[in-house]
Amino acid sequence: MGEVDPAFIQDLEHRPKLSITQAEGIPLIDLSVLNSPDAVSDPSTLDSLVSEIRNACRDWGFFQVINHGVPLEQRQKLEKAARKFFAQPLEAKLKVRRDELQVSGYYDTEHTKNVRDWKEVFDFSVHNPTIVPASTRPDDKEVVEWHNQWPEYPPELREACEEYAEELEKLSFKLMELIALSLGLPADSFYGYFKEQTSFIRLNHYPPCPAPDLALGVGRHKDAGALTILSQDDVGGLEVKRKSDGEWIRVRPTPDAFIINVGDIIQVWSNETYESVEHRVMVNSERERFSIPFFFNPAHYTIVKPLELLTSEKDPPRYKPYNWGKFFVTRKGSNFKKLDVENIQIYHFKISELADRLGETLSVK
Ligand SMILES: O=C(O)CCC(=O)C(=O)O
Ligand SMILES: [Fe+2]
Repeated sequence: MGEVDPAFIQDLEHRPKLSITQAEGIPLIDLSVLNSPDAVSDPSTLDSLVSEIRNACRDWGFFQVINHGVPLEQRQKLEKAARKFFAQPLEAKLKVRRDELQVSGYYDTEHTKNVRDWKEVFDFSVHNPTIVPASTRPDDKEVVEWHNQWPEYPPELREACEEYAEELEKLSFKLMELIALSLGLPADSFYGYFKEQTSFIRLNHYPPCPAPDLALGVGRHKDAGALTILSQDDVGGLEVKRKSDGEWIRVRPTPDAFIINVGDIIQVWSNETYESVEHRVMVNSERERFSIPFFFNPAHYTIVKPLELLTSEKDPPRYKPYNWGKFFVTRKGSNFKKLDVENIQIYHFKISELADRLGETLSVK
């Protein structure tokens, strides 16, 4: 990436502080009880785990998990393959380039809030093919299939990705069960939404940056899906906006842990009992960094709205229903369009605050 192009430069107010607030950090939750036979025969052993999840989702929107059941070898295999892929010359990576029609593959010009991110990525869908709406037009019912594309090198990348996806999908369902229980719902409440999921995985590579005080690896944003499960290496750089005071807090890398965050969809489903929290990634001038987020997303036809069991006359729905597939393809497409338009966001569907904004055109009447 070389010299710092002005496209990467953050506005003053969004530039990172190079001194780090690590504080006591986000909660660390041990999931080992899920793998013990007692948890099945005696659900009360789950109770304290469920309340840890509830507190973490409510107070932070972020937590780390250990003893999660995903084999370390699987993760290391993928990390190694990802390093080999990104170490290739740009021409080789561009052979599996992403574009408006082919959304899986390599990409190095992602923008967050219209500022370019200091990173390169490789995306693939968890279910191949993935079915999505053919267009962003609300009245168009046509669907298309997204197919993954795989590079020739390294040859083991495809298998590593597919095996990892399978493991992470299992973990996502377990976490959604815990989140359902933490909201007072039956454990399997969310299962139905994810049968034909639109989940995808991103391999992120953040090269060293000569101006870590001006640019960001990923600018401040919230994740649009239901849940994100992130694997980060030992370099560090992820920062979370602390709900209590709006301070940016660095998430300390913990060996073999995953970082979990509540996405916008859980915010809507839970009618804001849990909130999707803003985060960003700092880069540094010495060490490259790798991370792998798994974005757990429902089927394209899912109409996202506050769950009836979590709303009442006293606490009425705070969002209008919206179609996830249309939202998702609008987001995916926006990276290839004009840079001065605002991305679609859930607040466009917020009741009483939305009026005639962009969301109005996509909401389900
Ligand atoms: O690399 C990271 O630590 C986080 C990346 C992220 O937030 C994202 O890709 O949505
Ligand atoms: Fe994110």
